[in-house]
Amino acid sequence: MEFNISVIYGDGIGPEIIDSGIRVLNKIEEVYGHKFNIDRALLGGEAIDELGSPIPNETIDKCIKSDAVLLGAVGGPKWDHLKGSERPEAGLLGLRKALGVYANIRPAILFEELKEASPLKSSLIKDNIDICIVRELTGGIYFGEKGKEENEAYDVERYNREEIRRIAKTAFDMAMNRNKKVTSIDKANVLESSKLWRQVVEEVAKDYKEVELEHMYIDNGAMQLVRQPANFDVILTNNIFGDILSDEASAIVGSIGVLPSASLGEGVGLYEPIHGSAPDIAGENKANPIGTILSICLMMKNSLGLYKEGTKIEEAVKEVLKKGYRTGDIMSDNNKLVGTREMTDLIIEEIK
Ligand SMILES: NC(=O)c1ccc[n+]([C@@H]2O[C@H](COP(=O)([O-])OP(=O)(O)OC[C@H]3O[C@@H](n4cnc5c(N)ncnc54)[C@H](O)[C@@H]3O)[C@@H](O)[C@H]2O)c1
Ligand SMILES: CC(C)[C@H](C(=O)O)[C@@H](O)C(=O)O
Ligand SMILES: [Mg+2]
Repeated sequence: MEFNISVIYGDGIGPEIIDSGIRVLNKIEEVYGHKFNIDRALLGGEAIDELGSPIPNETIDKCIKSDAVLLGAVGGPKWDHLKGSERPEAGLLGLRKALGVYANIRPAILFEELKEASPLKSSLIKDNIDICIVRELTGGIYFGEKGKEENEAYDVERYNREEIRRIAKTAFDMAMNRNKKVTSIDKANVLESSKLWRQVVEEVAKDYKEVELEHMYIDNGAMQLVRQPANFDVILTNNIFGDILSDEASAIVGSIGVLPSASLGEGVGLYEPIHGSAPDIAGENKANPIGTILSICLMMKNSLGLYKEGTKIEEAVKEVLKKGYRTGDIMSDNNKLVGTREMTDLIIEEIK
C-alpha cells in the first residue's frame, strides 16, 4: 500500500531521532512492500530560522493533506528569548490545534527488559505496569486567555462540556479494550474547571457500566503513580496535568527516551515521542530513538491500518533490549552501550 507521511525533524535531537524513524519506515517498505512518500515540513526553531515563523502555513497544508505526521521535537535555548507566540513550542501547539488532535495517547509500559532502568525499587514494579495516559491536548491552560503586564501575568484554564466529553469518551473506549478502569485526575477540590471535568466524566461513565471509574486529585495522583504504578490502567486528565504525569510515568518505566505518543482527533494523526529536543545531548549520537520508533508503531496501527507491521516494530525493539543493547539513558550494569545510530541499526536488523 502507498501512504503520504509528513515528517518534521524539529530541533536539538529531532533530526537524529527522525533519521532513525525514517530508516525504520524504509525497512518496513522493503520487508512488506509498502510505499511511504515522505514529505518534509518545517516546524519550531528550524522553521523560525528558515521561514521566519514557528508554524508556516505550508507546514499546516502539507500535514493536513497527509495520511499521518511524524514529529521529532522542537525548541531550544537559541529561541528561548522570543515571546510566547513566536517560540518553537507555539508552533507545536499550533500544529496540534490545526490538526484538531484533541486526544493525546501516551502509553507507559514497563518492558521486562527495562526493569533495571526504573528508579523504583523492585517490589513496586514486580507487577505488570501498563498505563495508558489519555491527555486532553487542544484545550485548557495551554490555549486559554493569556495576558502580561509589567508586574503581572496570567493564563486561564478553561474547558467546555464538549471538550471534556469527547476526551472522556476516548478514555472509556480505550479502557473497554484494556482492564476496564479509568482514573480521572483533576483538582476538583479547588478549580471550577476541574469540577465541571468531574461532572462530565461522571456523565460519560454512565454509558460504560463495565468500566470502573475512580477520581483522584492531581497531587495525590502524582504520589500514587510512584507508590503503586501497577494500580493504574487508563489515566484521563487535562492538558497540563497530562504533560507532567507523562514525564513522571516515563521515568517509572525506564526513561523519557522510550515513551511514544499518538495525538488523534477527527482527521490526520500526529505521532511524536513525548520527550523534548534534549539540547544537552543534541548532535552527540546519544539520544534514545525508541520513543520515536514506538511512535511509528502507533502510527502503523492507528492511522495506516498496518497492525502486523506495527507489532513487528514493537517486537524488534523488545528483541534488541533482550539482547542487552542500551542507549545511555537506560543503561545499567552488564548491558552494552550503543548510540542512536547503532540502536537503530540493531532494531532494523530485527525487522525481517
Ligand atoms: N514535543 C516536543 O517537541 C517537546 C517536548 C518537551 C520539551 N520540548 C522542548 O525541548 C527543550 C528541552 O526541554 P527539557 O530539557 O525540559 O526536556 P527534554 O525532554 O528535552 O529533556 C529532559 C532530559 O531528558 C533527556 N532526554 C530527552 N529525550 C531523550 C532521549 N530521546 N534519549 C535520551 N535522553 C533524553 C535530556 O537529555 C534531558 O536530560 C525545550 O525547548 C522544551 O520546550 C519539546
Ligand atoms: C513542548 C511542549 C509545548 C509540549 C507540551 O507541553 O505539550 C511537551 O512538553 C510535550 O509533552 O509534548
Ligand atoms: Mg511534556
